[in-house]
Amino acid sequence: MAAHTVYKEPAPKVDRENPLESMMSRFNIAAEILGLDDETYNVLKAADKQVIVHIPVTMDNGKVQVFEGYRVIHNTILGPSKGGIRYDKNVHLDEVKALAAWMTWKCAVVDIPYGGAKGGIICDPTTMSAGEIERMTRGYTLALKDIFGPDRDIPAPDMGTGPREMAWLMDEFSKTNGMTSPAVVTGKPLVMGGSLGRTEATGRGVMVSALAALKKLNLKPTEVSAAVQGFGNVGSWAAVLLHQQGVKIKAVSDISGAYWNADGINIDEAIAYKNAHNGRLEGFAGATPMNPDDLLTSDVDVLVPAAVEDVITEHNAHDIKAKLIVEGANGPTSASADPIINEKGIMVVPDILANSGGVTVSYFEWVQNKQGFKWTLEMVTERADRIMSDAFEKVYQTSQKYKIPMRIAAYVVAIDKVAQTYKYRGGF
Ligand SMILES: NC(=O)C1=CN([C@@H]2O[C@H](COP(=O)(O)OP(=O)(O)OC[C@H]3O[C@@H](n4cnc5c(N)ncnc54)[C@H](OP(=O)(O)O)[C@@H]3O)[C@@H](O)[C@H]2O)C=CC1
Ligand SMILES: O=C(O)CCC(=O)C(=O)O
Repeated sequence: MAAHTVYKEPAPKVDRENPLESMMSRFNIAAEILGLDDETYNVLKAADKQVIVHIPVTMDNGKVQVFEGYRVIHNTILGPSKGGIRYDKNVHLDEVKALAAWMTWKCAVVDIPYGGAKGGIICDPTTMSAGEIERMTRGYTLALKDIFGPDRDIPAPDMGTGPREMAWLMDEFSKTNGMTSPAVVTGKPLVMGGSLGRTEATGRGVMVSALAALKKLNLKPTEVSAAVQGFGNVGSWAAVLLHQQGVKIKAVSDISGAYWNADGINIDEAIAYKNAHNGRLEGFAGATPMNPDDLLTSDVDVLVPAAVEDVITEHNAHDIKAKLIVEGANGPTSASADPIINEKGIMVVPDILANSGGVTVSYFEWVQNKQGFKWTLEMVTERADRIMSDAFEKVYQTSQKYKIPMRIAAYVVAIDKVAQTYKYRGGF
């Protein structure tokens, strides 16, 4: 590639629906149920701000490559915007816009004082050195120094990023502003102001909401089986914690493939294997390789999609056998699959509820940074579990009240809170 061209690797042809359209179709249904007024509808359907940046990075071969990055602020009526940063070659603006809106709804569902944002850079971190990723992260931070801020917009990890990138972001922002600002970002390493419990928080929230849903379905964790798609931060922690509750995990997958064991996979062994093999499950002997597409329709009671968007579609929804879907990923189900899933009577704990444990503990991290005081792990987990259980019950009761699926009920809860706040604040 010639120097000074913008790195925009052509996305592989995948059967993906547009996540922004999927988000909007659910938003429209909930807005209608609520009788949302036109003014608030029009404000909420569009993102407040979208920033596109081009980041020149000197690569290890001495050539300069320019990466395209985004930060979308969907809404800030409830507080500073919050949301992760994704490094992936499939990142695109509509995806980031959908993810930013989902952050607004998610923070409202768990009732934490944040608006929604999301960021991303089109890149393939698996082919980049640590130095290249560091220079790209610092360049992205500098380009967005007027957007980020502890009371303005607070990033966090998402796919392809973790504590290491958050540390570089915090350092660059702090140096640029001449003061150490731990509260500008969450998901940091523990030694520099990260919170106990953040690493496992999203997977833990998935487990807590799965248990709450199983109770509604009169099923015991020790009597059910599950399949987990994605074995990164969210999927692996969800698998570990569900396994600890007695759920038999029959299938797991990552980008290398899917793996099945009808007697239950020893999840601790799978994690040890992944850690010893470059973060991949490929070659794991504790299960048999299966077609990755078949994982979603495998013979299990609980399905946990915890990888990417739009994996459950109108093409495979008919074949799903699970009674319960708990969405660890953002947007794993495209809107076209909703009617099929509802018709089949499958209970869905939607993304904006099921994976909100992550942002909840990010909020705790931010509070601790502002307090200059560290909470114990017990304080973090007890408070996060309570928030997740309360949010689940509120969404469940809303679904009963309006006789609507849990997904739409979650949007109703979120949009209602945001709309009511607009009513009190006024100003447009
Ligand atoms: N991290 C967090 O706190 C939160 C994350 N989320 C959402 O959860 C999802 C996963 O995020 P996170 O766990 O952080 O990301 P990670 O990057 O840690 O992990 C992603 C996992 O998905 C796997 N994967 C990617 N594509 C596929 C595929 N097509 N089929 C099967 N597996 C696949 C990856 O495999 P490999 O490693 O082999 O590439 C990896 O195991 C995303 O939708 C994210 O937005 C939501 C809330 C909070
Ligand atoms: O932890 C956070 O602040 C945001 C996590 C995130 O990006 C998400 O919930 O999708």
